[in-house]
Amino acid sequence: MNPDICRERENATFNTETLTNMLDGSAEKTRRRREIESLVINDPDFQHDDPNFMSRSERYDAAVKKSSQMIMKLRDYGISDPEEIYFYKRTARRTFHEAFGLHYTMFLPTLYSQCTPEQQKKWLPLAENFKALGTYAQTELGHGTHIRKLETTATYDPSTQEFVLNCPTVSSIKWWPGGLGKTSNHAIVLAQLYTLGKCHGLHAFIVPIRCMKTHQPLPGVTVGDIGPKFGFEEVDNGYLKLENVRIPRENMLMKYAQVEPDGSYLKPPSDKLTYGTMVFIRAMIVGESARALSKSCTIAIRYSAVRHQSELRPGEPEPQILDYQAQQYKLFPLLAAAYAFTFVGQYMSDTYHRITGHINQGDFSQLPELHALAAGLKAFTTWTANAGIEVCRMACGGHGYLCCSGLPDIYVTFTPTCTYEGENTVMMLQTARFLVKCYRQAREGQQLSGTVSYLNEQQRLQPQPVSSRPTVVNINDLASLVEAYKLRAAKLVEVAAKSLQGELQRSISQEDAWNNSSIELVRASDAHCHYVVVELFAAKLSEISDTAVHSVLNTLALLYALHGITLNSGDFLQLSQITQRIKALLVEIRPNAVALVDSFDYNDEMLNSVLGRYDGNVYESMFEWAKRSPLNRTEVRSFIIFNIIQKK
Ligand SMILES: CC/C=C\C/C=C\C/C=C\C/C=C\CCCCC(=O)SCCNC(=O)CCNC(=O)[C@H](O)C(C)(C)COP(=O)(O)OP(=O)(O)OC[C@H]1O[C@@H](n2cnc3c(N)ncnc32)[C@H](O)[C@@H]1OP(=O)(O)O
Ligand SMILES: Cc1cc2nc3c(=O)[nH]c(=O)nc-3n(C[C@H](O)[C@H](O)[C@H](O)COP(=O)(O)OP(=O)(O)OC[C@H]3O[C@@H](n4cnc5c(N)ncnc54)[C@H](O)[C@@H]3O)c2cc1C
Repeated sequence: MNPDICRERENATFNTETLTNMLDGSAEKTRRRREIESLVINDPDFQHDDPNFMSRSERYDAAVKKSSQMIMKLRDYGISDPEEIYFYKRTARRTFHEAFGLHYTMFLPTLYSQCTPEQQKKWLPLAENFKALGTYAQTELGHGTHIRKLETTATYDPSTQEFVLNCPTVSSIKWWPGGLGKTSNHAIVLAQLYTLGKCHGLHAFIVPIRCMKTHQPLPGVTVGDIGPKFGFEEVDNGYLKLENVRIPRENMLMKYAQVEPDGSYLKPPSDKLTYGTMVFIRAMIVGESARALSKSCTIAIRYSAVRHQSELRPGEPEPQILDYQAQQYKLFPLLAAAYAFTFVGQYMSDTYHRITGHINQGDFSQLPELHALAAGLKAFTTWTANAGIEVCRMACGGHGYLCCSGLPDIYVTFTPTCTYEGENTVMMLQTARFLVKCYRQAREGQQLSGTVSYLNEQQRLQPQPVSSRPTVVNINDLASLVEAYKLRAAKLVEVAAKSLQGELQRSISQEDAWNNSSIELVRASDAHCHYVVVELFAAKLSEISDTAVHSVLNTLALLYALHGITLNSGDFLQLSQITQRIKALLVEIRPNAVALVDSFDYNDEMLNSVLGRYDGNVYESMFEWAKRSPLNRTEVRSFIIFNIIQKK
């Protein structure tokens, strides 16, 4: 064990196991999670070479083999709890996505949430036994964001009681769905529904695309892989062109909307219920932001504890780079954000399941807030985590740029979360739409609830415009900082609403007024989400009984809130002593930095990083890894070329 990393662990002021148990929910949950992870770690079937040493085709084949092995092994172990399946898979996946990813994350959830009981009876056994292997095909070459303008059509033929699916133009070709290119034999296809000559908008259809026996594309189906990407190399994101493909009427997902045999259309209680799967994934992505950022912090902070470089004081030995204030200022606010997002991810998942429970009982009243919250937190946390992963990579110097550091793979796998499942700017504008509506309701005296109730509060406190009120902050008191974030959010929502109002008074259209206020609208949503994150971090602290853990997390929460103020100082009164206080917090966190990342409890296999190894033996591992590179399988390559050059 590297002596530096040993010393770091000896200097910690809290018990990492206590914090790990808190993050898992209990000591028993930690034990069970580790037990499941060890099933993968000790399984020779999952000991394979680094995918970075493979070609794209080899990576895809290996991913399909791994997905298949996981299915069989989970069955053999009798593991069926979704959370335990997730622990097993994320250990086996390491940093990468799996070939059957879309089947689990979108195809199955859509069947669960949008099929009638009769449809579930038919499709769930097929899908749960992987006979029907599916994806979620919504995006087209011409449209990803603006789904009301998707062009694929599903036209009902009452004479045969079938839908005829068509991609009428090149821009209507389905493009991007994960697992579509080579893996899936079915797809949930989002298409404009036409019946009895009338268009009823976007609806979901189960479309067979490959023969379940031969896996050959079915008649009228053109399907394939869209080619190499920035990352996701083991996933066959694909294209799908449908030409007069007929499916039975019963293949339209009819839990909410129906087409009768004669073609008559029965509309849903809300036309946004078709969008439900997207809300689910957005809510889940918040937790993914926490995991990607916490893994990156684990790697960068452990490496910074064993890396010695330069000279702090002349004549002294080279210090650990973690002792540089600049290195701490890079990494510790990100460590604080990783903990904040871990708590927000738990809150988002709980809130999603609570509200969808009400929706399943027919109460749709909280759907607007769920959509706004999932959209905003997905954008806020992925933007922060995306940038943070890059800071962690660069904080590791040249070795961070090596694939064996794990950081490039974490980055290229995570970065599309800022785009897919709702492009982040578009999502922030969706949240802003909800905030402006709530602001107007508060102005009219309506009582708000949930995460926007502060808009009432600000109205009651002082009738004068919120934006004119000074922000007074006690920088050592988290509650005071939460109030500052609340006031900032209220201010920026008011600024956005007033910008809209001002635009409208110039008698331009609502749409142009909206577009001309987009900057204020996005900033209002960002401030709202930032307040929600700070508030939830503070609320979590009140649940922690262990004083040592409470103290170290309180320090992190203070750092997160104060650092956020310096990043947005224009919105707060710039408090000169904040920087000094931040420096003091960095010093306070320093002895606990490694223990704090240890508490995330990532085993080396899942971390997949020679820089972030638990034992800190970095250099030896880097050299062993490099020697396994395919280019080193022969001592001399391109000898012929050298020969030609030497002969000249
Ligand atoms: C088991 C899983 C476990 C773990 C998984 C964990 C993490 C996942 C990790 C990886 C996932 C793997 C792969 C994912 C791959 C990505 C897959 C995809 O990308 S699928 C395609 C995603 N596409 C989109 O997200 C499209 C984005 N665009 C839209 O959603 C819409 O076009 C829009 C921007 C919201 C606009 O819609 P529309 O034009 O209809 O609406 P308006 O803006 O006019 O507003 C009207 C009205 O509707 C309300 N509203 C809009 N959307 C929703 C919604 N989804 N739910 C509820 N309400 C909605 C909006 O608020 C307005 O309300 P109003 O103000 O009028 O009251
Ligand atoms: C790795 C990956 C996996 C994917 N998997 C799937 C999948 O499985 N299934 C699927 O259906 N799709 C999938 N997608 C597609 C994804 O959902 C879309 O790319 C995403 O919704 C963004 O849409 P777009 O590509 O059309 O971007 P665009 O909307 O064209 O975005 C381009 C720019 O336009 C801006 N813009 C667009 N609209 C507005 C607006 N109203 N106001 C202000 N600015 C605006 C955006 O902010 C952005 O800056 C995947 C994409 C990726 C990268």
